Amino acid sequence: MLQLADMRLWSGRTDREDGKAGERWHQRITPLQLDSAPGLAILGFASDEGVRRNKGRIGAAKGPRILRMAMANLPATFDTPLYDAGNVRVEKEDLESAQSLLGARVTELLSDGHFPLVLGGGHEIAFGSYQGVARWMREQQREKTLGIINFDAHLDLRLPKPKGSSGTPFYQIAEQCEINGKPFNYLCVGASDAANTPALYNRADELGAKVIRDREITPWALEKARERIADFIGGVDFVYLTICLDVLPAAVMPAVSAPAARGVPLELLEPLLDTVLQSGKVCLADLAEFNPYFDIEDHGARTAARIGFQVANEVTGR
Ligand SMILES: N=CN[C@@H](CCC(=O)O)C(=O)O
Ligand SMILES: [Mn+2]
Ligand SMILES: [Mn+2]
Repeated sequence: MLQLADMRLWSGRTDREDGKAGERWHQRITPLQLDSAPGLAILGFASDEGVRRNKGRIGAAKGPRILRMAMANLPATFDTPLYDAGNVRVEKEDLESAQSLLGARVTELLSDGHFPLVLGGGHEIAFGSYQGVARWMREQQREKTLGIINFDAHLDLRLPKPKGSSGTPFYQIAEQCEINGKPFNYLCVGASDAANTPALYNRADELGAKVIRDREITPWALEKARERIADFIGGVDFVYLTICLDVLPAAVMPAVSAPAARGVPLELLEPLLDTVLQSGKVCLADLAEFNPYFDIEDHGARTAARIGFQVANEVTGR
């Protein structure tokens, strides 16, 4: 179901003595209206169902709420309008209907000229986000190609048997691409050999997915990784950026179902995200798997908010 924006979440520190330059997101954000001018639209996907089906640690349904609270105090560094577009919430165990509804909302936002920043929820968010961007492209960008860049310790290419979950979204997307005669352009950045079985790597090969492993992302190989990402982006017209927060080391991102022992450190993740965001091709971004139950003194929430801040600044061309 759809939930209206709860603007009470957007509260925080106010520094009136500093005027406009001292404002924060909670002072700028407004509820999205039908006639709102194009802007950055935050949409939540409150879902535990994908992680539950994937035998993980549930709690991500509270992610959109806690992430908004963590983002409320971010400095308002851009003039682009900032909106809260409310939530899509999974009811009972009907994940498929919620993913379809998320897709419909994403298509509407893109068609109205907004940049959707979608906050999960488990990584089953990706199959909803994708449905939205794919429909928008069918309707308005017919000849254009889409690339999916997933920053993730996991390939998320599990078979949806018996049903889709947080571990299956990119396999489900590959199936949709096949049905619609579209190429499956998928790059996973940060995959861990300790967290993906050979079966999953074999599936990635079969599907023509590109993978940059966590161990390939070091200070001395950063430029190489940036080049590989730039090459991938060079081959597509639009990018759907999805960030599974468990790509970060467990010490900075404990607030996920499956924390990463090694992960991609934040100081290396940020320049890689810049490579993607500064391409100018990103039309949609989401943050997946944030689970506040496992956070430690808001460390994970603050890190996720910082990544949201980076995305917002780059896509608004600050
Ligand atoms: N979306 C993440 N999925 C991981 C979870 C791994 C785990 O729970 O250990 C996966 O399916 O591989
Ligand atoms: Mn993951
Ligand atoms: Mn994932």
